[in-house]
Amino acid sequence: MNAKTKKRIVLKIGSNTLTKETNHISRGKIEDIANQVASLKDEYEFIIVSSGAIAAAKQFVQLEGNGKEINVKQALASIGQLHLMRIYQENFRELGLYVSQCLLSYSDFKSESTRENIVNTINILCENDYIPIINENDTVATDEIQFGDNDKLAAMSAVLLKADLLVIATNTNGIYTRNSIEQNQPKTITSVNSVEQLLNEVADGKSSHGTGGMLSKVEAVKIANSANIETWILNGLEDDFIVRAVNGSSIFTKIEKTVTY
Ligand SMILES: Nc1ncnc2c1ncn2[C@@H]1O[C@H](COP(=O)(O)OP(=O)(O)O)[C@@H](O)[C@H]1O
Ligand SMILES: N[C@@H](CCC(=O)OP(=O)(O)O)C(=O)O
Repeated sequence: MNAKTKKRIVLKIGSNTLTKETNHISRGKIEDIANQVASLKDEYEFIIVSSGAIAAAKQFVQLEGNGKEINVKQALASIGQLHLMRIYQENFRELGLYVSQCLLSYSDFKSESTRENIVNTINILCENDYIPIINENDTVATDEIQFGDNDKLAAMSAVLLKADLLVIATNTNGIYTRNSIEQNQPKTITSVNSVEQLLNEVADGKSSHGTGGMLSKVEAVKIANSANIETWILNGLEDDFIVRAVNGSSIFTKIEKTVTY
């Protein structure tokens, strides 16, 4: 299958998935992602949107401040991004896969010329079998680290890059009904009638390293859905989470492109 007939997946991986809910980046999880990309690469083309820079830095340094101020987070992201990419590069290279880094800001999606540059660069990378790994350019960002997270960036990238599918890997088996969370017996919403229905199910919580919680994932769904892109929200903590979802052997939330707002 050549690049043009492959399905393009934008895969967003949250900090909790990458750390396996610990205080350090899990090499095992990145190895698991590499294995899956390798086994699916004949049919699917991957563009990864990876969080984890701040989490990666925290395992090496403690900067002054309580770690919550925006500038401290930006400095941590700057330190951690290198470590994160090194771990990706080492693990992917083992399987003959090559990665590249793209740091994007929300403002880059606004101007026609920067949009065009993003598309052209990433298409050339993909055509040459490089797997682009996108993260927000946290040094210049403010809103993202403070109020949102990479879910929206992944959705905007999926739209700009004309992806066939947006996959958001998090630490739950997709979106649970709010009722089931309250009763401590989480039940995944597998059949989605409308994006609005999902908004009503969002609970307050978010995980230890998480930034946006489920609300930002539903907002990402809205962006992808408005461009006719299907979204899957699934549990990245499980081994083989993409392969199992593709094979239909795991439970997750699928938002078909025909679902309306
Ligand atoms: N309806 C819901 N179903 C599942 N998780 C939910 C729901 N509402 C809120 N959450 C919270 O969203 C969290 C996932 O988002 P987040 O912490 O930002 O993770 P990530 O780092 O993967 O982006 C879950 O761990 C959970 O606490
Ligand atoms: N861009 C930053 C923060 C993004 C973030 O934490 O997002 P997420 O884990 O997806 O909720 C990083 O790489 O650490």
